[in-house]
Amino acid sequence: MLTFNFNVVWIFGLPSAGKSTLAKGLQQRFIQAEQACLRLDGDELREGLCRGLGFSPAGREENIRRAAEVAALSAKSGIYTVTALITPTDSYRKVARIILKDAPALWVWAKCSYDACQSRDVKGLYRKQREGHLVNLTGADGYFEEPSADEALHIDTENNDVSTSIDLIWAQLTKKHP
Ligand SMILES: Nc1ncnc2c1ncn2[C@@H]1O[C@H](COP(=O)(O)OS(=O)(=O)O)[C@@H](OP(=O)(O)O)[C@H]1O
Ligand SMILES: Nc1ncnc2c1ncn2[C@@H]1O[C@H](COP(=O)(O)OP(=O)(O)O)[C@@H](O)[C@H]1O
Repeated sequence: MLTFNFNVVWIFGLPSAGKSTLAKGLQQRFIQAEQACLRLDGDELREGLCRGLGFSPAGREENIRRAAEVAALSAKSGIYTVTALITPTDSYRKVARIILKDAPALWVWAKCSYDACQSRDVKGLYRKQREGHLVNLTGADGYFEEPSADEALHIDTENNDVSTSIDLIWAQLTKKHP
């Protein structure tokens, strides 16, 4: 039987970097391993639990705080959690880390350049920002602070395909320690 080194996988990165794709793929892996897995996606949280919070610093912090609190409760119940939230700066990541102090978390940066994210533009947000219909878009006119290799596993979603990226994360999750 597989054993897991972490209760929470916190995937963060720019819009269109691949967070949701990786989170869905990892959730499938957990299901295949007969483990329940909660997936918390910023887009979905913002339709319900985090509705109306917006993208100001206070709005983002509260959004991330709520997601971390849910992940911590989930871990307490023995359920794995995979998140997909931009979590743009170290200070927001610190908020989540403090809340998750009793829930071992694997921090994963979906690493994709601004140019590649902009050309993917899965939801058309970069185009909207360029046309002046959206402000404070992370990666464009909103700040993203890149994590060091000590802070997070760097998964290059620009140069790897989806299944390779998921394999790399899964390998960290299930790696056996001597
Ligand atoms: N201004 C601005 N900046 C960033 N993102 C924006 C913005 N406006 C809307 N969206 C949409 O919201 C999704 C990101 O929400 P998150 O909850 O992950 O953001 S955060 O962690 O609170 O910063 C994000 O989803 P992803 O593209 O999947 O990252 C967008 O669809
Ligand atoms: N290695 C990869 N990991 C994740 N997504 C990738 C990768 N390579 C290409 N993609 C594509 O990039 C897009 C990322 O979209 P999405 O997962 O919605 O991003 P985000 O949630 O970060 O906004 C998808 O169309 C996905 O198929």
